[in-house]
Amino acid sequence: MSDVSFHELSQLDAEARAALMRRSETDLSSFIEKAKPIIEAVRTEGDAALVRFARELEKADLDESRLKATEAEFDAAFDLVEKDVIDAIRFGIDNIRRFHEVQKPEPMWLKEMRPGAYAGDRFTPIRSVALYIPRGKGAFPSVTMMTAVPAVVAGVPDIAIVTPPAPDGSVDAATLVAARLAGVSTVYKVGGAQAVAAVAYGTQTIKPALKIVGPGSPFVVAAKRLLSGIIDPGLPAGPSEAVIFADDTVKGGLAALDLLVEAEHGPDSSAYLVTHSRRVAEEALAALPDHWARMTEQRVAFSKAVLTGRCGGIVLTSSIEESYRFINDYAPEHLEILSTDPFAHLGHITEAAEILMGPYTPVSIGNFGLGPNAVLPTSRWARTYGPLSVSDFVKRSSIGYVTASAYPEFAKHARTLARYEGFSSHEHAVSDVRKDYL
Ligand SMILES: NC(=O)c1ccc[n+]([C@@H]2O[C@H](COP(=O)([O-])OP(=O)(O)OC[C@H]3O[C@@H](n4cnc5c(N)ncnc54)[C@H](O)[C@@H]3O)[C@@H](O)[C@H]2O)c1
Ligand SMILES: N[C@H](CO)Cc1c[nH]c[nH+]1
Ligand SMILES: [Zn+2]
Repeated sequence: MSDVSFHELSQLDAEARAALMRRSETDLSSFIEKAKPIIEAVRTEGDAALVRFARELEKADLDESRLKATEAEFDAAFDLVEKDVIDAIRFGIDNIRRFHEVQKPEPMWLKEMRPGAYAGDRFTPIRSVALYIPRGKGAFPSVTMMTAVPAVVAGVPDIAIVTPPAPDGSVDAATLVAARLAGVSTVYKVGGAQAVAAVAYGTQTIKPALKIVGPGSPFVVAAKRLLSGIIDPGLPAGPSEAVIFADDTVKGGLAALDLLVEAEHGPDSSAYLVTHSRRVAEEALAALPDHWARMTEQRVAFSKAVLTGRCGGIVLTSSIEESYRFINDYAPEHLEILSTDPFAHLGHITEAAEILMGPYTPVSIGNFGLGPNAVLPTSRWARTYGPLSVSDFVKRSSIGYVTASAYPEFAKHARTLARYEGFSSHEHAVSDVRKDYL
């Protein structure tokens, strides 16, 4: 327990403070080097490379004919998955759908900019999207719900899931259930960098997609970065991370309980408790062993690695303002505001992808289907990106319509700027030459 990293912010110099911003994906170079030959093999060999990597990396003995999940596998999944799990998936999908339907933009808007001149936006679904569902350190039907529902709500006609196979060549059964209940029927058994390459280039079995979304390990993040010229890699969603912010109105044991939520994802996760209350910090530290005693061996090992390592622990600040500054600087994927009056703090936090308010909204509730999307930008990308949303599955075209009566004024100003910029055809198109052809 005493090994848990405890950072008293006022005691740290600038370099040590900057080090607290680090995530496991901050340095991707080793993953990039590992992903490069995988991508090249998929590009040149297609399915044969996918089968080989399934064997080498997932210990899964698949042949080309089994890379795509069959209808029979979908049907069997409904018998394999417990009824309460199916109920939880239905409940989550229902909330996530309601949330994302509100987000869906109107197909088109037009505004009269000047009398007789109209401009607006039109939204149309992206034609094909791949959803990456991780399966290294857990099974993720919830990520299936979070990625598939907004894609379906947006109206994407061609949606395919890619997810690593288990050693017996199967797809996680609850992932198949979630896919079907959300409205997705294509699931390919391929994960890691090879999955990103497969949907970027296409293979004999796998159709290429225009975009890939969904979180993944640093191998997946590295492959998305390498292939960003071929496929739209979506928002950067890597290893899970959370900041639990607590003021002095809550028990430290509660903060410790929630600190472990994202810390248990894997040794590559990041998780901090940030508080200006020494009491909360010390209670949290003291409570961790009791919480660990209730967890599985693997999740204890993962969360201990995080909380005793360079990407996790307890941060004791000298004031609530310093806590706000730290959080805004850190820009977490998930932020919990543990306080009896969470709304008092909300206005001070601007850099966080998801903000969960008060003692009854732990990260688990957001992860498993309150409604907002739990696929979120990591590694400080919350400073420029938001959560996955319907907008990620549509593209926007702007629409302009100038009538004859509005034309002369626009043409006059366009001619002037065309001349200034030195574009003669631009100028002619809005000059008297045009009149000859109208
Ligand atoms: N940001 C989010 O919204 C969000 C949501 C859920 C999960 N996550 C995160 O996603 C990540 C999922 O990672 P994961 O590991 O569980 O599953 P994953 O499917 O992303 O990665 C595992 C795959 O990586 C490949 N791989 C593993 N070792 C390799 C090696 N040595 N060389 C080449 N390829 C290798 C294999 O194909 C393996 O199947 C976790 O870090 C989790 O925290 C993030
Ligand atoms: N915490 C993840 C997003 O960072 C989502 C998730 C799914 N299952 C468990 N957690
Ligand atoms: Zn989680």
